[in-house]
Amino acid sequence: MAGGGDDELKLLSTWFSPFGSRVKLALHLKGLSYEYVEEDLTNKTRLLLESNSVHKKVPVLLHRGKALCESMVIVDYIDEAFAGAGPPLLPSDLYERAIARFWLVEPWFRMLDGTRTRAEMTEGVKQMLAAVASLEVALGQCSKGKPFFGGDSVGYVDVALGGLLVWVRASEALLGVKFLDGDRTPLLAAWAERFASLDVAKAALPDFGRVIKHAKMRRGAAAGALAGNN
Ligand SMILES: N[C@@H](CCC(=O)N[C@@H](CS)C(=O)NCC(=O)O)C(=O)O
Repeated sequence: MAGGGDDELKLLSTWFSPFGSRVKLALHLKGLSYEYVEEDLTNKTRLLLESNSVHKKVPVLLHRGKALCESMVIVDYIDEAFAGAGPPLLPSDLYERAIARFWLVEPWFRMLDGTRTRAEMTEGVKQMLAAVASLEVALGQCSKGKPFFGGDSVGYVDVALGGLLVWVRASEALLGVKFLDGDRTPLLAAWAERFASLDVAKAALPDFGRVIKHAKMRRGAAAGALAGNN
């Protein structure tokens, strides 16, 4: 594994963060070793507050002590800074690169566990179903019939969406709605199965059962806060 020494890498994240999962995926795909610091978002470390003083959010990647924030900015950086390690995530062709980035302008997958009213939930589900329909088109266009958005191997869009996969599955289970459906979005449904079975996904993504428990707890806390406001 690369990393360590001059390439010292430290990741500040929290176990359930889908954005942190993106960075973990990129680090694992490049075969980079890194120090992991688990953040408690209710009691953030001084290092996190200082490293991401604008948003104070995880993930933050420190490379030789310099802080990088925003998951996809970090993934981009890892791809370029460690170009020699592992397969490239972004295509070398400029046009193809632009297409991959285009698909990530929208924050496709909404986290629905924080929705408080039925109307909010119904609207969220509607938006998610529209989003996955667009992503089905994206997958056809990016993969050109190959297994991943990146073609034969996992690329930038795969990392961006793959990082959110366990949360999408958790939303499906909690809401009783199938977003990645074999009939409506056959390409995406097959992609999700393929992605989840990769060793990097197993290493970088959070445990489904633990995410479900965490989401239920957050939902309970949100409902409690709402009741307290009434
Ligand atoms: N757009 C950011 C989103 C990061 C984000 O929302 N992180 C959450 C955890 S999943 C966080 O740190 N929340 C703490 C807070 O909002 O105080 C990214 O892609 O990195």
